[in-house]
This record gives sequence, structure tokens and C-alpha cells, in this order.
Amino acid sequence: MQVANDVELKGVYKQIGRNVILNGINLQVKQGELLTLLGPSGCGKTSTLNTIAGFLDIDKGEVFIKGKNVTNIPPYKRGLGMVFQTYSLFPHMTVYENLDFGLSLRKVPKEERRKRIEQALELVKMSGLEKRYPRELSGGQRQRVAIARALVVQPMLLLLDEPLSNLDAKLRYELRAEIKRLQKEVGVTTIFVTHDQEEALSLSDRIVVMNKGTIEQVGTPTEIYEHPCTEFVFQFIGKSNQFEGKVKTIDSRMICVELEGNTQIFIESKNMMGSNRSYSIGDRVKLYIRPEKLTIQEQESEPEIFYYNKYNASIVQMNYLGSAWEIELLLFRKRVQVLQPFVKSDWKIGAEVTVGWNPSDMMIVKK
Ligand SMILES: Nc1ncnc2c1ncn2[C@@H]1O[C@H](COP(=O)(O)OP(=O)(O)OP(=O)(O)O)[C@@H](O)[C@H]1O
Repeated sequence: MQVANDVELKGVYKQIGRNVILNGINLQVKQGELLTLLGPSGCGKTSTLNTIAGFLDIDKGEVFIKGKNVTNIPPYKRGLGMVFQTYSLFPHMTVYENLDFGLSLRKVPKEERRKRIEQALELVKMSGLEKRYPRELSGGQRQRVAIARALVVQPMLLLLDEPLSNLDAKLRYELRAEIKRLQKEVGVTTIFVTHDQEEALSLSDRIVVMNKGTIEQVGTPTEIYEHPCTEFVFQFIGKSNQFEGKVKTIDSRMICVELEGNTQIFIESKNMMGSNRSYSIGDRVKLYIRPEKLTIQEQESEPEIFYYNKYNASIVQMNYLGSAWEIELLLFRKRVQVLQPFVKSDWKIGAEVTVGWNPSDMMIVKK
């Protein structure tokens, strides 16, 4: 069954002065999904959200909400709930009055309003605090109320612009899990802006990675992390080690790349990134691999795990991170990061080890 799109952006273009801030954005948001817009500062996340909300006047393109062209419809007629980074509650109103505001504007009958406010506060675990003023609430509590206020009007879409960025790490983590839970409970199509990759990976049904006013990739968190389409996505979404070399052989399954010093590395051919994917022998390429995809073994000591890529290296640094060890190796005369869940007693700085990885875990892009 095909899921309907709740939002569709077609060829959205916006220029302010000489700065092109949205450069041909095409995007579909499915009914009921939680979609995040992820990317570095200034890439156009907020501008995309504001285009959907109707706060940004676009130069070209169209915006559809629930199949209706809303490009020229003002924000207050688009049926949206919004939560911003800074607490946007009315300071002179109590929690109850903050939630009641939008309902009374919509002329919802009084009894119905009371019921909906109670339900919304229960949903965000704020029951009992109706009479408090925003100044009497913690940052996390204020954002809960802001979310309840956005939801109480039963919006067609919920738009959240970095709602957790002013909170401390622990609170961010807690509220993130709650947003995920309540979004599924309510089922409202949600668009969430963040520049935090971990937040995007843990929250989203799908992630849109943006760069310089364009969309680099749209995919599920695992697609984005495991199969990035471009070098930008690979580097933005996690840690990476990089090597450079020349294509030595190539077939439909495997590419062999030769590094300086005649070292050969194998990469699966399907792991090509970037727009130019026609490779020839002699092409200069960059190779990428994430630290957790590398495995350290002691030299000649334990039963072999079969890897196509297996090399001698030496340990130059060991950092304990609590949940894992970050080990730096000297490999092909470069410092390379490896993330291991444990260390063996004879892994010490200066120790010689073997490091291996699977060709399916390495990505390749043309230089
Ligand atoms: N009113 C404006 N006038 C001029 N330039 C603007 C205006 N609004 C946004 N921009 C520019 O448009 C680009 C995109 O801004 P936008 O706020 O959409 O980015 P963002 O990805 O949300 O960034 P951040 O994570 O820092 O909020 C930036 O280069 C920004 O400087």
C-alpha cells in the first residue's frame, strides 16, 4: 500500500541578496512519519521548515500540504503546530492559559477546551502544573508545555525547530525519547530540525541531510549511516578514517585500490559515493571507513577472522571512553582511529597488532 504524502515541496528556490539559501528543494514527507532535517549551521534547515510553515516567501516552487497547494496561503491558515528553540510561551500567561490561547482563538467550546488541555498536559507529563507561569518552570518543563501547546490544537503537521538545543545533555536525551513516544502515540506527521546527528539517528523515521541549500540524501537512519550517497553525508554523520590511492583493478563486485607503497585495499563496487561513479584503472580515489568497522587482532596469535583487508599496524594511543576504547593505530604511515568494545592485556602503546576490515564496510569516492 502506498502511503500518502502529507507535505510536498517542489522546486523550492529562495535567494536573499546574493545568497541562494534554498536551491531547488524537492521533498516528500509521508503521512505519520517523523522526518528530521539535518545539516550544519546555515545549510537551510530552518528556511525549509519556514517554507512549509509559510513564514518564508519563496522565489520559485510550490508547497503542498495534504495534497493542497498552500504556496500562497498564510501561516495561520495552514493548520500547523510549531515549537521553537527558544521558549516561545507567553510569559504573562499560566500553563493552562498558554494552551487555551489557540483553542479559544479557534472558538472551541469551553468544556471541550478543558478536556483537550488536560489530555495534552497528561501526554507531556505536566498534569498538575496548570497554574504555574513559565518563569516557574525548568527549561525542560517549558519545552514540554510548548509541545503540548502545539499539539492541543490538533495540528495537521507538527514542526519542531531545534526544540532541545537549549537543554543540558541528560534532559535532551530524556525529552528526545519522549518526543519519539508521543509522536507515535498521537500519530501526527512531524518535521524536526536539528544539527545533531545522534539526535537525528535516534529519533527519525527518515533523515534529510542538507548542505548549502540543497538536499544531499534522504533515507532511514541506517541507510544514511551505513550507505551514505556522498562524501559530505559520510563525513557529517559520523567519524571517519580516510585513505587515498589509485584504482588498480575493477569488476562488478570489487574494486582494488593501490595505496602509496604498493599496499592493496579491496572495496565492494556497490559502495561508490558521489555523482561520478564511472571508474577506470588509474583513477585517483579516496577511501573512507568508520572507526567501529575496524577490528584489531594480535599478530599470529588467534584463530583468523577472514578479511580481504588485513594489515600490520602499531598502537600509538589508547583512550578509554567508558562504553568503548578509542585506539589510534599507525597504519600505512597514517594515524587511524579504531573503536573497540574491549582491549586485551598486551595491547599497549607501541604494541604490534593486525587490523582487518571487510570490503563491504569501506566507501569509495573519486578525487
Ligand atoms: N532573513 C535573512 N536574511 C539574510 N540571510 C538569511 C536570512 N535568513 C536566513 N539567511 C541565510 O540563509 C542561510 C540558511 O539559513 P537557515 O537559518 O535556514 O539555516 P539553518 O540550517 O537552519 O542554520 P542553523 O542551524 O544555524 O539554524 C544562511 O546562510 C543564513 O545566513
